[in-house]
Amino acid sequence: MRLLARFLGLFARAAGWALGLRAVSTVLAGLAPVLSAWLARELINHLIAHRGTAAWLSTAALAATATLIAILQHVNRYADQEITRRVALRTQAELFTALTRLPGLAELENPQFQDRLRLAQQIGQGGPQQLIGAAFGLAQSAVLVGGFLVTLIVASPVVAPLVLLSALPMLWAQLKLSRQSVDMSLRITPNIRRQMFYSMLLLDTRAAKEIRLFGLGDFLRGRMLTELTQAQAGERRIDRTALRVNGLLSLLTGVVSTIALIVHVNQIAAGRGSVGDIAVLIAALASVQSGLAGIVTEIATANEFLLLFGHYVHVTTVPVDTPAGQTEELPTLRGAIELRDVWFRYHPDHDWVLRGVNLTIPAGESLALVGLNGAGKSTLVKLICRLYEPTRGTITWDGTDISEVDVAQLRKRIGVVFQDYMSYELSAAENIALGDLDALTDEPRLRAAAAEVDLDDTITALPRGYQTMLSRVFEPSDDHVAGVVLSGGQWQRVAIARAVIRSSADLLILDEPSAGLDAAAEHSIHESLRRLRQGRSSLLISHRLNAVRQADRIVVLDGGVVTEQGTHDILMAVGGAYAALFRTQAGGYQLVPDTAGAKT
Ligand SMILES: Nc1ncnc2c1ncn2[C@@H]1O[C@H](COP(=O)(O)OP(=O)(O)OP(=O)(O)O)[C@@H](O)[C@H]1O
Repeated sequence: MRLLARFLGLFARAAGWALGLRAVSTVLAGLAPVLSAWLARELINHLIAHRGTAAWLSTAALAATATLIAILQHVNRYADQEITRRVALRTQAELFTALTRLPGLAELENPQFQDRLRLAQQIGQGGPQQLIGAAFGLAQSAVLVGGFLVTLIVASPVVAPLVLLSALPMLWAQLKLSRQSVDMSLRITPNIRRQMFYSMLLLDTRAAKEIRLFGLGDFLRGRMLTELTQAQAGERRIDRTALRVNGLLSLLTGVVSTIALIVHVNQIAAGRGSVGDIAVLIAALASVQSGLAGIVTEIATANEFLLLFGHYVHVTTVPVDTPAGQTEELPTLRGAIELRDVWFRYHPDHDWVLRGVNLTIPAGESLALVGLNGAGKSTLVKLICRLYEPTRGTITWDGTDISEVDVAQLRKRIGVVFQDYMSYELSAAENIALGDLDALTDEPRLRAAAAEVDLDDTITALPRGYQTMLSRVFEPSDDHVAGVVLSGGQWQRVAIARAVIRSSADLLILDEPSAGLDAAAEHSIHESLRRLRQGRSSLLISHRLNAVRQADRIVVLDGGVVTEQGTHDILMAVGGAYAALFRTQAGGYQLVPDTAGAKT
């Protein structure tokens, strides 16, 4: 009942006057057939009694009622569409508010949460239409049944209760079917999500190259259709059960109707009741039975929808995966960021990634983090940004545990280029300004950020400069100038400009910022980064040790712990893992004599 109240509240807030309109027209639509039946009775009786004027009047009233019924259908359809639109808008707004309120990644990476999310989205998609149909169909059926039930009781006090009782097994069966249907929806959701994944992959322009080159089209299409077939098999099972159950219930209704008709016909044959009464009685019986069947079906549909709404409530009220912390502004970093005995694993079933990391990032120092693939470097960055919480240990910002700091305040202080940075199908200006939305219309700031990474000339030369769309799939709404796709290295610079424009940031984190750059570009980017990092707290992750050597301090992460740290010279003198890595890399660049003795 609490769920129902919450649900009705959502509908009332979202749809307002459209619901009122639908309610009025539903009551009228429910009453109109009752009125028609009585008018038909009057007409037949007037005709038999040869009362001409009265018969004409009844005919006119019947015609007016039929017209009203026709108009009401259109009014109902319009009101339904309006309610659907409004509820869809509201539910999408609530769902995505809840999703953007989730500060961490843990819940988003949870498959069960994703399954529930998909079901919750149905509330805003086909759901409202179904439910409005069910709710108003229920009201209409109730009015219809109410109107004819009196007639039926007057006509046959024995048959009326029989007809009513026959609705009970229907109700039980339909409620059971609706629960089975929702359970099945949850079971096939992983198939549907995978089917959506394959279909989106086949549409994705970034995936298109590999799909074509490796000839993956048929393979992925086959997988997509397999998932769809499996999902449909689940739906088919439920539909077949429904077919069997509903068939049996119709048989029961038929038996009750036959008994009722025999009783009525016998009564009329025995001279009890007029000929006009036969029409009313047959109409009453048919209407009460179909009305009751309607009520039962609508209750079951509403029940199914409410069960789905449970998933919606779960998603919109899921507790945040990162504690809220205090909301006061986080002061500029003056001392250091410190990691103390930080342990982390992504899931209790997984192995530890970090096994007691101790690390200090002093304010104003440029720090470089190196380690083999999978050592946990990016994971450490994600913990500093509070995208995950350490399983054990603490991270402090000038002595304050960051888990006690408001996430948004903490992130204001960080500019970051993730290893898997985003390329947004938006304009060049927007792509940079996403780092600080205040700069969205501030072209000088955008240009300054782009200039820091030698990108200003490139963007200025684009067909519409900073307003050029960085996408071939979308184009700006105001003109039809084709968008542009940047090269990998240019996109990387855009990502760095996005981090750089964040003027509130004290800490600049760069996770493999030059991986996609050519040698000249890498050199120039690292020159820019060196400028940018001077006097600024920064954390650079890179496998290019030549870029790392200028850092104030180099930290080596291995086996989930910090194994070495110091300047390049100190680490080279120590001759540990860093020195070995550096020599291996440097060896690859040595000039070696070729067989003819010439230098190559
Ligand atoms: N979201 C995640 N869920 C589960 N495991 C993850 C996730 N992200 C990373 N891992 C695992 O954590 C370990 C460390 O990954 P991480 O990306 O931090 O390494 P890295 O040092 O940055 O590696 P690379 O140099 O290759 O970028 C890896 O074994 C990886 O499989």
